[in-house]
Amino acid sequence: MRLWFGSKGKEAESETIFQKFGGFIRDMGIDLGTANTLVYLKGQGIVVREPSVVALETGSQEIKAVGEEAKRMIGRTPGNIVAIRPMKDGVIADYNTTATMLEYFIKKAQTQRVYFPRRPNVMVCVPSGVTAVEKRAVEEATRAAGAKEAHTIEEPFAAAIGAGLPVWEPMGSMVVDIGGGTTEVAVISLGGIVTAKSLRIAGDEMDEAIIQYIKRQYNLMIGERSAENLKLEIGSAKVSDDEEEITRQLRGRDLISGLPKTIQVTAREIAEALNDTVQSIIDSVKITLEQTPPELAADIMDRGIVVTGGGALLRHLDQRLSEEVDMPVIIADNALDCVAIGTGQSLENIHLFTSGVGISSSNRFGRRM
Ligand SMILES: Nc1ncnc2c1ncn2[C@@H]1O[C@H](COP(=O)(O)OP(=O)(O)OP(=O)(O)O)[C@@H](O)[C@H]1O
Repeated sequence: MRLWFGSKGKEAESETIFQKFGGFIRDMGIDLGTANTLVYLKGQGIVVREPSVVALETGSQEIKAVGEEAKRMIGRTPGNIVAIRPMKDGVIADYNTTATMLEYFIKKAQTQRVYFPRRPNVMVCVPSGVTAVEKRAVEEATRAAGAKEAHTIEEPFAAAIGAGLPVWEPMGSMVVDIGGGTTEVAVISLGGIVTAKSLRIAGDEMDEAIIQYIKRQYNLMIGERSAENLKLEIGSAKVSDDEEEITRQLRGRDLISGLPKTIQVTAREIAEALNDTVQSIIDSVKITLEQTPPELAADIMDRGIVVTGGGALLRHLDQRLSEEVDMPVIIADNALDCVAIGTGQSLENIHLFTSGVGISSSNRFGRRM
């Protein structure tokens, strides 16, 4: 925003003052993810990055902790406190807790600026396969959390913007965003989604597959956090004998004796555990490619498939996907941040969006805009 004082010098001076105080900028982009929530502020980038977890007291429903602190409590809480993840499969599973969590993250982001409007305009991403009701719930929760205007953008479109793909050009770009709850596959051209597939299979499903594998093979019960850590440390998208060498110790509860027990697992075993989930993701890419018009498919063959989201960081995922679809595959820089960056930047360029490209908005009275 510019203030005009009648001379160019004054205008420049006022701009500097505004820049110093962060400017009258009321735009905020939020990647409200199943696993993590990221907040992007115009001109500042990502200012909040925390797990989408809330710790509640069971009786009073009083919030005890949000984000990082609450995640540390998962599986370790006393009987009267539960750590919950209010988002499931990319959509709101618990409305009130989501609104409270959003309010906490919005307030936290606001403290990053000297001046920030009390009621910002917020753009939040939603999976491409959500229903109108699920989308409205996100907009309402965002306004309940303090937003003046709430807009939603489809996640793969935001991921493509954040990964720097030429979304406005008459050229096919394919993005695969593998998050915690959903995998979004989309082909984008001329500012619109041409074909898309939203799969409720992603990182959480991989963790669950590891838990089930360890239970089956070793009669050992492990928690969600141990499974996720194992995936992050030695998980792989390719089952290969070379992975026999990589091992990790794992602690859990023996299902027969009921006592704590430590075992050793190899990366090959974890790759086997993840195999079906990885295959489902690859199959959804293949189906989307089959539905893509030939001209756009040719562009994708030339330029490759771009993968974003935390799941993109699974070892050898690019290699396996590339071998199966016979095309180049590129893991985006800052894969975990692409959706948040694209969500924030789309609010800056909202004038470029025409209706029907996956943006929907409502104001503080809940009226559609
Ligand atoms: N190095 C890694 N290897 C494998 N998986 C990873 C890695 N780093 C993060 N992940 C996984 O990525 C997922 C989180 O990714 P991300 O933050 O993109 O999801 P989200 O936006 O919260 O979820 P969604 O988009 O489904 O709502 C988690 O399941 C996490 O375990």
